[in-house]
Amino acid sequence: MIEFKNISKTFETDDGPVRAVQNVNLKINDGEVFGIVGFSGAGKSTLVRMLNGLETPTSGEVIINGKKINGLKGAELREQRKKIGTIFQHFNLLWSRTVLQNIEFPLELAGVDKKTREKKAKHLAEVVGLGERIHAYPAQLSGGQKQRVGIARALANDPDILISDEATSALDPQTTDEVLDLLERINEKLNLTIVIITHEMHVIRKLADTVAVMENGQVIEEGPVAEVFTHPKEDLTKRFVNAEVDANQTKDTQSVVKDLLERYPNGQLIQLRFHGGQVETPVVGSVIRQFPGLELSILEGSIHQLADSNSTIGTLFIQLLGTKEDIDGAIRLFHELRVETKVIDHE
Ligand SMILES: Nc1ncnc2c1ncn2[C@@H]1O[C@H](COP(=O)(O)OP(=O)(O)OP(=O)(O)O)[C@@H](O)[C@H]1O
Repeated sequence: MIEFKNISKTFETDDGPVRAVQNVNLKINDGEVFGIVGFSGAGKSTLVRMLNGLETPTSGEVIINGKKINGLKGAELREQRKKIGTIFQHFNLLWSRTVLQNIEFPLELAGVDKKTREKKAKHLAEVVGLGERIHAYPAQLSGGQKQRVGIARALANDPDILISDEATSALDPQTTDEVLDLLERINEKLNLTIVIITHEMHVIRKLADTVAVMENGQVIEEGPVAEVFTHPKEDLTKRFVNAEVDANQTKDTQSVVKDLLERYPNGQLIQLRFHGGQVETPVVGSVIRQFPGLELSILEGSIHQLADSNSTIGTLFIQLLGTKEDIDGAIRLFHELRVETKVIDHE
């Protein structure tokens, strides 16, 4: 288990102190995929760099399997680092070395003999699906293949923990999904603990069991992914969840919306979003009953099923025609019923 106990990190800079991480308490269980999401500058990398000793906390303790690791030095620190593999956004490969030689590199540093490290690197190349490309150079590989090399290299020392620092941010959506699938397989097969830093909720949804949302150096929300997706508490979390759902919305919806905005210039178009059990609540019926003078048309609806759970997020586009008073009243009622309501204005 990884434990961050009241961890803070302040950088002293010419412009004054930067409180990059503030009083963070987190527990990450063995074999878990733990996602840390937040915008740039939230403190994600600084927090995770304290895991492999690349940063030392200003205060607090980092404990891995019961052992305090901040403060470790020399051979002990090197030994600890071997138990943690990291993959990076820009792959950090050695360009003058082949795929095989890149994967072998950490083993070389660890003093493993040539025959053993070659055998292991070949096996890892197979694991990540690059068995056919072991003699290629990084420049000859696609982004997804380069990241596969990065993953194989990170696994070379048989780590207990794999850190993924924005590892899919430079990849296109399909390649991202392929790399995430690979990480999922590795997590299952090797029972590795994976800590993923990302600004994309899609990555969290696809892979993580638990998520922590960071803002201004603090963890502002934390919990099982299905729970956080269906009942986001903080505004920032809602923004991340909504951005992810919006990204999944089809172009069709956009054209239906555009079409309706054109056809009903006087009506009010509204997007409703239902989280979890709300999907089954007769919210629309309540509004119709309370405002019988309103004409309510359902234009488009979708239900988004979250991976590994029965949780759902529903989106409904409706058109309200009626008096301004009734429309405002209906919007208030949606709010009261705790349905997220977005009024789509005519441009
Ligand atoms: N070595 C450093 N010296 C001074 N300030 C730093 C240092 N490293 C990080 N910071 C500052 O700490 C804050 C948190 O940075 P951090 O890189 O941890 O955020 P992040 O959430 O990982 O963002 P990004 O994804 O952009 O890296 C930022 O304000 C950053 O400028």
